[in-house]
Amino acid sequence: MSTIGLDKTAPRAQSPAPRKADGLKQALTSSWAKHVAGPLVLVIVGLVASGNDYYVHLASAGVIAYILTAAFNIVYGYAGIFNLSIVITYGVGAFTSVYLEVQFGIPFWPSLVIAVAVATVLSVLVAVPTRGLNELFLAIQTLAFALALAEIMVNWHKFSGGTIGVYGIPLPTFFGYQLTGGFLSYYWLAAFFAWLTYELVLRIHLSAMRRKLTALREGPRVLAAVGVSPDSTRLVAFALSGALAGLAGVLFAHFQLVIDLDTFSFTRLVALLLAAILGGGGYFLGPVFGVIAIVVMDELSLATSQAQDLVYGVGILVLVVLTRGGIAGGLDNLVKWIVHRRRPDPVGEPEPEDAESAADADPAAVTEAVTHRLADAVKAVHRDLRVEVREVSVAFGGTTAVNDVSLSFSTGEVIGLIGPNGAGKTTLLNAITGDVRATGSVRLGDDEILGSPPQNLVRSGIGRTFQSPKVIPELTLLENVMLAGDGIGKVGWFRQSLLSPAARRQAVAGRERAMTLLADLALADRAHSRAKDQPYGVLRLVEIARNLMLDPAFLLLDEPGAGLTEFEREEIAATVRALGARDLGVVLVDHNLPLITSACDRVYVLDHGQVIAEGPPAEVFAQQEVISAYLGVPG
Ligand SMILES: Nc1ncnc2c1ncn2[C@@H]1O[C@H](COP(=O)(O)OP(=O)(O)OP(=O)(O)O)[C@@H](O)[C@H]1O
Repeated sequence: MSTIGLDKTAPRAQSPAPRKADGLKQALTSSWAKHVAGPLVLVIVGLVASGNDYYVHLASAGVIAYILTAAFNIVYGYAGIFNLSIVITYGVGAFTSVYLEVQFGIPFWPSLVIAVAVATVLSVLVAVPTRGLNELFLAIQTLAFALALAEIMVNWHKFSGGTIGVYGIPLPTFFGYQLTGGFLSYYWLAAFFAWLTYELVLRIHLSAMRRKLTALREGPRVLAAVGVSPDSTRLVAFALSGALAGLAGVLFAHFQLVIDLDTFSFTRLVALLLAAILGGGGYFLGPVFGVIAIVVMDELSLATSQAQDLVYGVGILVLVVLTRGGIAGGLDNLVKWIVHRRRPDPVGEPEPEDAESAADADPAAVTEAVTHRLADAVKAVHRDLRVEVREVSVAFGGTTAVNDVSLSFSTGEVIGLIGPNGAGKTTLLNAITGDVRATGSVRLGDDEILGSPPQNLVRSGIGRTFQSPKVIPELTLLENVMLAGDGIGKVGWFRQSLLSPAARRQAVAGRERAMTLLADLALADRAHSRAKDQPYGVLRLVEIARNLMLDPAFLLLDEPGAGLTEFEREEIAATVRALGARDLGVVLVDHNLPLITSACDRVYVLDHGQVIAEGPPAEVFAQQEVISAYLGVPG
């Protein structure tokens, strides 16, 4: 953990002097370069393929496969939802557009729009009943859904042509010009949509949506803790991927000109999974690499006497063994390894002299320094609010974890909640924050809040941390803190996905504030390190910084001192005192009595789910009943 008490001026992020190689790297990795790279590659592929029918065919099939793989990458790679029904969403897109054209004479372009809308709605409908399922059950349920829908479609002859399929699909036209599947003109049509898809995925990747989808994958509770509904985010992931899968289906139908249900079967699903996983789930270039890998393996298998299975098998084995996270993940690791070798990571465990000075640090100096810094970080809101907990009970089966508890706390006050293991402290916090079902009443000011979902409580001004820090391991510390700004910001998911000017402004403001908060908690030098590489003490401060982004009136801290060194605990105590001094209401759950004594104005003692004592720490700790509860002996 960084030693935040060692000097009074917060170490702000230091930018090393730029070097020539860094300039080149920055140019190549800038978002401008990324916006240009996609269309450039599509144009080059079109130009290289032109004049050779086979290559044109291959290129068109490749870009359509890219759109489908990108669709799966959003729902699975980014959001971590193993939605196997995507292959039937793809099929529904294809059949709907063809049905509208053949049966009703609706032209290609409006059919395309309607088919994409139908696929989007269908995808959202799949999402609703699969809520709350774990990965395996979700895969089974979505697959069952796909099989059921395929069965309906095969029996709906007019729609799908039954087992024979649909022939004579009309050619799409563009200002009267016919675009025939397999010809260069059709490649440009498919490439145009592939570019739109690439641009959408890139914008998602560069925007708050990536942080939200990653949080949905790695820690949905964190999403709720920053005021975002995990359920809505999940629906958005399904909707976005459903729309793209439907689009790929429409393009595929008009490319093939003949479709049947076998086209959207298990073989297609396996190819899609291979492309998505080999390319690298959750990387925005993953689908590009995945499709290229599949095309190359197909070509190689043709060249090697049709030994397709062997080539596939060996190729997959090599890729999976060598590159966890697929090709994109492998390349990412390679780049990091090269950069790391060139320049040692400035972020790591404390330097020896830091550790030494940490041990010598004077607790009073730590407190003063932390208070000084947090004066900037925490807005003094001077809200005069009170939380009244009345007769709250929580039962798990036969165990009553919290039994008729009544207590209250106000802004500007730091209260401790202590008690032996299993006393019900965490469960009481969970009841207040809507994480468990409880009976009784919790009022915030005049409003009853018991039973409100956690994300609503956050928006009402009650933030919390968790017993084991909940952060998103794959995001950097800065992104973890920014997530809170994304959550409570006014810009909705649609504009965030498109990275609209308002979304950009919100992200810039969020980044600035998050960086200031990290600097004020002396974490600026670690801002760009991934959370998974950071020690506990740092993650606890990141949770606090994330909450401060929300400008809460109350902060409920669940064992912030657990697993920390004495020095780190002193930092936490100073932080908590500083928060109280800035008019926040803090509830501090901890076993560490010195920490409680130094930070709290009042304490409540819980034992067997009931409040057994309340008052200033020194008085309460002297009571025989409290001593007995802690020592486990009768008073
Ligand atoms: N999800 C759950 N399902 C069943 N029982 C639970 C659940 N959560 C907590 N309990 C039980 O409720 C009681 C109170 O647990 P809780 O975690 O709230 O205590 P605590 O005071 O926070 O303990 P500790 O200090 O060890 O964290 C315990 O008996 C625990 O086993």
